[in-house]
Amino acid sequence: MAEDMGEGFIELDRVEKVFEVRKKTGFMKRERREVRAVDSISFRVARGEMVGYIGPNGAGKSTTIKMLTGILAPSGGSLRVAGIDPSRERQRLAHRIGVVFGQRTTLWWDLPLIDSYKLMHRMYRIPDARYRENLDRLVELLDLADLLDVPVRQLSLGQRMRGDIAAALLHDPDVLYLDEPTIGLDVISKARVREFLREVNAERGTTVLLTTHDLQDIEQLCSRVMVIDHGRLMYDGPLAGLHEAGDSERTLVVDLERELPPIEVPQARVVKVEGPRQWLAFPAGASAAPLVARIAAEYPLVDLSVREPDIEAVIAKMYAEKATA
Ligand SMILES: Nc1ncnc2c1ncn2[C@@H]1O[C@H](COP(=O)(O)OP(=O)(O)OP(=O)(O)O)[C@@H](O)[C@H]1O
Repeated sequence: MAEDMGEGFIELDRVEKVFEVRKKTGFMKRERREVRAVDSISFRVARGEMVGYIGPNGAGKSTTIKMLTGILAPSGGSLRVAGIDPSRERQRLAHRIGVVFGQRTTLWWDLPLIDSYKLMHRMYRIPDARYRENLDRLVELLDLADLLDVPVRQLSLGQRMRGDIAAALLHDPDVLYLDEPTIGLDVISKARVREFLREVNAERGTTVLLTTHDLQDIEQLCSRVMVIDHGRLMYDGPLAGLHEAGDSERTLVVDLERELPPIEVPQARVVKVEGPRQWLAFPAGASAAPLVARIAAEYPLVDLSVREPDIEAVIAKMYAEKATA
């Protein structure tokens, strides 16, 4: 079938979305302004790929996802998901895609978790045998057995997220859009969600498009990442390439016994001092060990931690360098 061809399971060709906003500029005066939320974006995602879609706030990520689900129609260009034009055939597409929004739930708040699944069983007209099979598998993989009778509002954030992910997969979608699926979760819940997503992708070949601010989500799940800013695609390639493009830095947070002048060590520079705490930036590619050893030998060290560069910082640096290039 043409729609299932490996190349381009999700296809965007010069897609645009322009919003018209009216702004009050004075008494009785309104100005019309255009916001180009998505500005001529083209990319292809092959079936079974797991791709990160990242960028700063307001970059156009949600707008892209909304067009991919058919909620919004593009102002220009064309897009296809599994051979379907999303905004024209939203109902047909709904059977092929699953969506998880980390900040909102698609579950019925006051009902026990299992009731949401029963409603979805009917809404998506999932054949009984397939529903049972999928439910059993998802309940086991996501460890939901003890939660099925609990009203959704009583679930913890991590439990609710697992419940939402199961809901998005009950009807066996070919494509899964995840919008911040690990936001607000503790380390263990994050690891669990990521492990599950890896399994679904490997076992079922589900194509995954993932929006996140957590670099580790991308590092652990996606071989490819796309960076969008001001509605434009700025980077499309492996995560390692993004680090190079951004020439990012890690941060060593050092707690000293007392307030001291900025620490002086080679290959690192103090970027912030707050009382006895100092922040040192050093190249992301370098090992922290010699730096730590040196500081421990020369300064009254109480505690320290290493912070990975977050995506915002990597992107910010990438743009700063582009601007001065
Ligand atoms: N319905 C709308 N009407 C007018 N402007 C909009 C509308 N939806 C989004 N925008 C604007 O389009 C731009 C892109 O927004 P979008 O929500 O896609 O960004 P985002 O990358 O998802 O950001 P975030 O990370 O904050 O969720 C922003 O400037 C936003 O203000």
